[in-house]
Amino acid sequence: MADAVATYYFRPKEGITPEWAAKAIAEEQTTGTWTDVSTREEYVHYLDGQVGKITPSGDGYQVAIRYPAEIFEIGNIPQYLSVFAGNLFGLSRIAGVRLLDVEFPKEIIPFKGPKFGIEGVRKLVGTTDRPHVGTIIKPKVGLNPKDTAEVAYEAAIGGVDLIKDDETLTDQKFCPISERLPAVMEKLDQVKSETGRNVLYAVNISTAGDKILERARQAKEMGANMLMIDVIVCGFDAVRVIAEDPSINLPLHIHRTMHAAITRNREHGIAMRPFCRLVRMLGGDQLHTGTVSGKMEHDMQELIGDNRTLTHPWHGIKSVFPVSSGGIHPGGVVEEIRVLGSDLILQAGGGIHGHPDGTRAGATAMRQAVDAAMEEIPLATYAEDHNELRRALEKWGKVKV
Ligand SMILES: O=C(COP(=O)(O)O)[C@H](O)[C@H](O)COP(=O)(O)O
Ligand SMILES: [Mg+2]
Repeated sequence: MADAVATYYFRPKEGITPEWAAKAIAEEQTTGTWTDVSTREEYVHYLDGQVGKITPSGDGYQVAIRYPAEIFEIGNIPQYLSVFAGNLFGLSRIAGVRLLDVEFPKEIIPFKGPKFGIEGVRKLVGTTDRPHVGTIIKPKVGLNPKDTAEVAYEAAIGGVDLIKDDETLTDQKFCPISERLPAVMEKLDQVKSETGRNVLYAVNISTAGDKILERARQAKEMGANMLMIDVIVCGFDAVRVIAEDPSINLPLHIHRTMHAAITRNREHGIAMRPFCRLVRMLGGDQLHTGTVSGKMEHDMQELIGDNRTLTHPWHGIKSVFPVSSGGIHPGGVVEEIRVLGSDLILQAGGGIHGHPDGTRAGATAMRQAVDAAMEEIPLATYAEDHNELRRALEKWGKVKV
């Protein structure tokens, strides 16, 4: 069996050599501990972690640690995470350590991956190569089901391909799924009959571990055409549970609320890359990875690599649609596509519902910005005879989000 290889950045505390630190990580995560133990029998050593070449990187070092495939319980994602990303973060003689990437050998990926992937989602929506435009209903919480559905209608008629709940909206009393979902789907059916366009609605089924599958099944019965999961707070395995259930068979939109507590610090934590790989193997069809122009901080090179991790061939597993979200508006669309390419979902909440002429115009302006980018026409030129785009640029053209 092939080994798994995890790459870390680390910075030892003063007086600690990089060799000591790397060995401490490899031992803590495999067969060792802080001191010699008489119980570490000879036959156990085939599970030892192997420390690769240590190279200087920024204020610290980078190292690849090889974990023997036999150390993993195949298919047990919590256990995988405890190996790659467990106790090591707390070792007091290491000032900072960040898991950058993991090479997963095919042998430890017993999962089927996305059912739809980019191709499958494009087929549902009826597109070939342009980026999709999505919206998050705003305000995040508070609207009743009827108004939520009305906003969804306006956005869909205006041109979005995808509507989604926000991460904190689940099944609260003010907007229960049992009322919200049928109301939104009815409006999307209306849009279909009026325009022929199929618009997806990612209803947020995030909930407790013992309830999420039931919630997904109920959503399917109520007519859902996409489901949304907050992957970090629900746990990675929640994606697998829903993706593998034969009765569901719906594309999965994966939000990553809370990720920045783990991913943002360049010296400590876990980069987005391993999360991209996990979501892809576990069956997410679209995943938030960050923006070029938006409101959340990102390292551009990491973001470009993360999106490639979702879209490039990998172990024969379908691709995942990367989602740019957070502070997106029509003025940033060209830059997003220039840097990240067109296999992309551009998702705007404030950047659609905050349009001076309302949600419908906001959605149209986003689509016009995408069209301008695809036709390689400068936004300002395109805006001259596209009123919705012009109005959006007047409001946000010079805004730094
Ligand atoms: O609510 C929003 C966006 O709202 P708005 O468009 O109004 O900023 C999303 O939760 C963030 O985009 C998170 O996305 P990411 O995980 O990609 O940072
Ligand atoms: Mg949100």
